[in-house]
Amino acid sequence: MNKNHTPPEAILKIAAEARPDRLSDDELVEFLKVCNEYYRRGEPILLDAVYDFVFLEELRRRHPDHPYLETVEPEKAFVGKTVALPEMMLSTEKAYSKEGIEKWLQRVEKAAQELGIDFEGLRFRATPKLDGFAAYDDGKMLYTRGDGRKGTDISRVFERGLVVAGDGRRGQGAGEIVVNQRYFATHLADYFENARNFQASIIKEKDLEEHALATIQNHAAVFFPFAQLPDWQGSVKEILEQFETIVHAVPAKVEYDVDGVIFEVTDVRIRQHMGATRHHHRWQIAYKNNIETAVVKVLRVTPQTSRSGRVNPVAELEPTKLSGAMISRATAHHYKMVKEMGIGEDAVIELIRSGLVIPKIERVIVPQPPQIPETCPSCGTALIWDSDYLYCPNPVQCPAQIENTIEHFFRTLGNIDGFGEKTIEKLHAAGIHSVYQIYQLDRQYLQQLGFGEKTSQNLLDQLARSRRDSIEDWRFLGAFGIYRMGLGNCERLLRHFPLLAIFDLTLDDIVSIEGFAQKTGEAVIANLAKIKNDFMRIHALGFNLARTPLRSEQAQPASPIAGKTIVFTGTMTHGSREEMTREAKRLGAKVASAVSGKTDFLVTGEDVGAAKISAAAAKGVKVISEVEYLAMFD
Ligand SMILES: NC(=O)c1ccc[n+]([C@@H]2O[C@H](COP(=O)([O-])OP(=O)(O)OC[C@H]3O[C@@H](n4cnc5c(N)ncnc54)[C@H](O)[C@@H]3O)[C@@H](O)[C@H]2O)c1
Ligand SMILES: [Zn+2]
Repeated sequence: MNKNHTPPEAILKIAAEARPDRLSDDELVEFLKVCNEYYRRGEPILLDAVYDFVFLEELRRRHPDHPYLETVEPEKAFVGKTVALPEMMLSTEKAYSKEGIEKWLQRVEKAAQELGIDFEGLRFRATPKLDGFAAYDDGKMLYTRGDGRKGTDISRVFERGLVVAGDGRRGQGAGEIVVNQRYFATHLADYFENARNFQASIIKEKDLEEHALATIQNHAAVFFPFAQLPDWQGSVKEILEQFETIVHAVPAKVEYDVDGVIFEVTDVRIRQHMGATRHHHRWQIAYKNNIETAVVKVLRVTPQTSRSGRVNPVAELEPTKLSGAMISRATAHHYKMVKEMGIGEDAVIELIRSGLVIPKIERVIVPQPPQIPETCPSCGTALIWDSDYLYCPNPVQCPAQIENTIEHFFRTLGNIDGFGEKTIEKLHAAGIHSVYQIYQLDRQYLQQLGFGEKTSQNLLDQLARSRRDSIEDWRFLGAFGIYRMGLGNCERLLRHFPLLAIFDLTLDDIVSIEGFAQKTGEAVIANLAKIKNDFMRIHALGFNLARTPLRSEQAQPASPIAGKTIVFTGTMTHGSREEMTREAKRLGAKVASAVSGKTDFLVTGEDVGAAKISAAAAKGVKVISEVEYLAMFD
């Protein structure tokens, strides 16, 4: 079986950044499609809540009528005759909170009012939301859900002996093919990566796998019609009062994988009145949990020195399944946490996966004595504490810090892949300890270091290409891994100042930009100074940098102060000084605390001395009153 399903780097990167606003429409839809494909294989890249409420929501916000939002996301296709479904099999609307369910109940209430039906007296049904393979049984044939209107005939699974759960009758409409959880864990986990792989294999046209056949014959895999599901029933009042109990108790009613609870109105008149969108029935909603947790045992905690010298505790765990993925490592926030919470060998912890793939340790259930390293695992230097963190104070010689810095550079450039961990380790062992030195390498030297002829040429080609291919200047800056200068901040900074000018900025210049506070500003200045020489040498190698357009150059008719530098002085009446500063920054201006030659406007409130005004005027600064300033926006 193909075990190598890792999604492409670019996809993982989009997932990790969780910034759908940075994607074009096409990129966004493509990303959603890829996520759906992995999800259907049983190897989700994202949590469902992130898929639904971060990425899908962005598409909904941009294009409420986008066709992707109106399609039932496809399952893997199977061979078979295409047939029209006797009734539509749609997706479901989702809610991730009680409030979401309350809003839906309000819509039901409105429908009840319109029909003159007593809302309080309505009955609701809550069933486990089976996480299997959706199908429809009309009594003669079994169909896949397909696009919700047409499906594929997969009646063969009944011929193979699949039974109908509950009363065993055929022809009960929609349901799911599911496999007993415990049976899967004990009999199938060695042969199938996940339940979805298994479901696919029993539906497959040819070559039925022997373990799959045995599962069908042991009735451990079944077709479960929704009509036969055990349920909870009650009124709106009971839903609201017993909400927590219902959403915990209902999934536990079955021994199959469940990914939520389905709430629906039972009254047929209301169902007909509410109807459906192209995507879901309005009389039904799925409640899903957006946090997934697991309780696991720690095998050991390993210290790892990062590029900044911070030594991070990485917990290696008994492999555990968490929202579809096998997890074998997790990060503790810092060593103080390891020490205080007792994250040692054999400790039992609670893991929370609340977004992306790598989970964090949130709670220790059974603590064990922790091991706190005294020396750097990479260079052996005695470690020092700085607030909650342990640091290796040896940036110049510590292999881990040097290698991780180099790796970060190439990983961030993102246009070359020959300089991974192994290559860099080898280069560093041979005395190469900076990105600059790497660009000085030649073929002969590489071969002396033990790289083969072909590998050497490939590495050199890649280095040449990294300079030739166009790359955004903010990404290039971000590659230096400057503390407090992630890609977002790099881009923001370069929207206001050209790349080479950033080394001469004052604190005032930096905090005048939206998103930079005093503390960040100080760190940025100190750290830019530290890397300046290294940066200039590498920059001089000649990269093909695409310049970030400056705010001041962009046509922004909506804001008369975009790109301008403003100083406020005196007491303002329109709002507090902070409020006006924030507002001006939002409108694209820089706000400085004192007048300089770069200032465009000095905005004067009440009680401003004449000397201050004439000094500004002498520098060529336009002095305007608060009223005149506000008039610019009319
Ligand atoms: N994590 C990811 O990357 C990712 C990617 C794609 C989709 N998804 C998830 O899948 C969702 C869309 O997929 P979908 O439309 O197949 O599934 P869904 O979650 O909308 O579920 C709809 C289906 O639930 C089934 N169902 C199960 N139990 C039921 C019950 N008791 N009563 C009624 N119906 C029941 C029905 O077959 C119905 O077709 C997304 O909203 C998202 O949450 C996640
Ligand atoms: Zn070290």
